[in-house]
Amino acid sequence: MEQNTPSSSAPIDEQAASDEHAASVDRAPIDEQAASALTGSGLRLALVDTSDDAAFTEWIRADFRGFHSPAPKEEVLTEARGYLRDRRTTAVYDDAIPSPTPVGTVNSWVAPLTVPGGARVDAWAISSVTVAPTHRRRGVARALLGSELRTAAAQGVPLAILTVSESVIYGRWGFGPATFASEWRIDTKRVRWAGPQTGGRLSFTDPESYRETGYRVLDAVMASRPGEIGLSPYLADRLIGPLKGTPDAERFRLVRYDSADGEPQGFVSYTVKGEDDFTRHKVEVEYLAAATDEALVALWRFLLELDLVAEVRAWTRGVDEPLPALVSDVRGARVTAVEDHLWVRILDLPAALEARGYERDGSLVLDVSDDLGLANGRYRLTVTDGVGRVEATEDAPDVILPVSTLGSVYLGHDLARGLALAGRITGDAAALDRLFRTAVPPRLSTWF
Ligand SMILES: CC(=O)SCCNC(=O)CCNC(=O)[C@H](O)C(C)(C)COP(=O)(O)OP(=O)(O)OC[C@H]1O[C@@H](n2cnc3c(N)ncnc32)[C@H](O)[C@@H]1OP(=O)(O)O
Repeated sequence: MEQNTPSSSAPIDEQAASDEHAASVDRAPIDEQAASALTGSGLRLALVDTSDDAAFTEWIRADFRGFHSPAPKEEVLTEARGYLRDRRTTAVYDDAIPSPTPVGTVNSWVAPLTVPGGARVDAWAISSVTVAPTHRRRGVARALLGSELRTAAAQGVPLAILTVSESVIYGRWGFGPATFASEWRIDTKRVRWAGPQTGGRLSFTDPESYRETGYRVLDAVMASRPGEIGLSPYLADRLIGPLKGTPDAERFRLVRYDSADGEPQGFVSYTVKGEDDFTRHKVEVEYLAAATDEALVALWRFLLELDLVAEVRAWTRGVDEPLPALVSDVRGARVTAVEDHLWVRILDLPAALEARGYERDGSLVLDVSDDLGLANGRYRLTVTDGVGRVEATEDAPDVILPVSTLGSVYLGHDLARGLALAGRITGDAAALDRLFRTAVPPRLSTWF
């Protein structure tokens, strides 16, 4: 469980990726291979100048439309332009149609991804992949994803990451599901608190006055667990309070937890929704941030003991969320779903494997295939005192696997056995598992 205390005073925009890679987001030119593939289909690939409000607004409209979201009002557009300006923003235009709205969108930025051992590795984060329903299944997404991955690799970023709308899309581009998220439904009329007492203070607050503190808490949370990413102000603010246009924004509540000596350690943002029966409200947890075990325990207890509430629902928790141990009746706190969450794509195999730590020593030859030709090859990984060294080799492979499978096991999840059963690892999968698996499973507790 998390034990990092948010003592750092760095503002959130400084705990971002390395300067070198962050600058590459602006510097990298358009990918010519994708541009010419789209030209062949009568379409135009372009980087969007996000300081051009009119062009950026059309891109945002396309993004909202692509996910079937309501058409954004002016205040939503203004807020989104402010938050998303720094991302590398790419559009596909069909100049033969009368509308100026792009028919394809994607954006990307370099985010620090926490890996086993605690290092934070630059990762090319990809979001807002949409193709207009009028232009689907003509290879637009294929061009956009190829463009993103080649650009990231050319800039020396070792990994690409994304969270997905549908789990069937991204395997073909070398991504594998690397973290899983649990969804919870707790019958609070049934369970009694069985966890420890905590000595700190809970209090209501509001997003404006808590924001800076919340950023520090979030940074401690994100640094403490493999699979979490450093959050931009946009991603952090969404967890602390509602953005413009969020349904039920007036229902948001924000409660902070500070240790007995006044150290901020966590918060929970949530909404309470009414039922016909006034004693049976439902709580939806927007985000529970706990930088310490003490905060985790205190905030769960707060939620589970709310009066006039019959049910608490929570999403994107880890697969090792300790709730069952904290309640009197295990069946009153149910996991209602476990889903793939963070998808990882290795771009630079030696850099990615040397960046993470290992819990056991050993040596393994991996033969990796990659349809995009970015990370394929045969490498020996040698781990000594938890530190990995990678070198190209012609030795016989211990395991043969596609790059998507390597992405799946990269953050330490115990997926190797199943992937071997499915034929996606050939050879000594148990040895791969021993070297890559971590005692604590990776987790990503938010969407991006
Ligand atoms: C990181 C993120 O942003 S996740 C969000 C993804 N976006 C969405 O879910 C929004 C709604 N959907 C869309 O906008 C589009 O359908 C997209 C972006 C998913 C796909 O765009 P398209 O341009 O139609 O995809 P494209 O024609 O390039 O297809 C490439 C391949 O992916 C497959 N594919 C594309 N979308 C899907 C899907 N939803 N389900 C299964 N397969 C799919 C295609 O069949 C094709 O397969 P092939 O390699 O075997 O030929």
